[in-house]
Amino acid sequence: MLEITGLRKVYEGRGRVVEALRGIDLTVERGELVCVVGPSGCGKTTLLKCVAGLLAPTAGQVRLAGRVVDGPPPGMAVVFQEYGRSLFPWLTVSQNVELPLREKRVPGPRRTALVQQALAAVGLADAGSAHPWQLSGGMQQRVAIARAVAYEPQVLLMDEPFAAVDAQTRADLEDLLLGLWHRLGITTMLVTHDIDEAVYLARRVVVLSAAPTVVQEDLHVDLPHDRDQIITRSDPRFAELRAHVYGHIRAAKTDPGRPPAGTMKA
Ligand SMILES: Nc1ncnc2c1ncn2[C@@H]1O[C@H](COP(=O)(O)OP(=O)(O)OP(=O)(O)O)[C@@H](O)[C@H]1O
Repeated sequence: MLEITGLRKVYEGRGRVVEALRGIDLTVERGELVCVVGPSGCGKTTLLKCVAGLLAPTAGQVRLAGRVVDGPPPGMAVVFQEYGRSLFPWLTVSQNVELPLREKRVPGPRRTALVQQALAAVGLADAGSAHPWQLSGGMQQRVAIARAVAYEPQVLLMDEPFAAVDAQTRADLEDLLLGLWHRLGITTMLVTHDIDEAVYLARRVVVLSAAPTVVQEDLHVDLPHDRDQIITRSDPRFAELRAHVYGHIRAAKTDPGRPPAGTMKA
């Protein structure tokens, strides 16, 4: 579904040149849920923006279902961390969810059905007539997720989507995402700085190196398919996987290119 080949991104401006990505090669299969982690500033957001067609790569390319991405493609939805800035305060919750469907020229009755289904799926069936500023942070992020889901994307990209909410809401939103993913099978790529969250959610965790950034590790998460906040997180294998990813990130920070010592067999 997604093929990223030789992706390089260099920011240039005002005498400062930053090579955010050196060369990323990564394939995401249809229906996969992949989490991307890496040291702070390694280029996770840059990678996601290139995949979303919001930034042009300096070299290399991204393909969505075989087509080169050279601008925001119709089959993609993005959820950012800053829910407060991603919703229009003057529109109701329903209108916010409906907006991309209007742009996609979905007929009226179908739009109404999609909005209702998506709001029900995120537990906000009764909040359609409210304005975003009348909702809690966690509820606003649910609206952003509903908007993405209603759009029926081929690929869902998420950049630290749960970073700005409290721990309990975060766990609820993680499980909400897993439930939607199980039901709808949307190909999902999620960037997070939270290693535990990555291992909990993903079927694959991709670890980026520190700059100059490449894929340092591509780890299959062999935990049981159905995840549970208590059972999964207390599984000894969860601890092993988390330690393995943590080891890679620590090694990347101290000595890029050197594999970590003393971690498990993956
Ligand atoms: N618009 C920009 N102009 C210049 N440099 C930029 C720009 N955006 C990002 N960078 C630089 O590119 C590098 C990667 O930034 P990016 O935000 O992609 O990393 P990240 O892994 O998402 O960071 P974090 O973990 O802190 O969220 C950093 O050195 C950053 O300073």
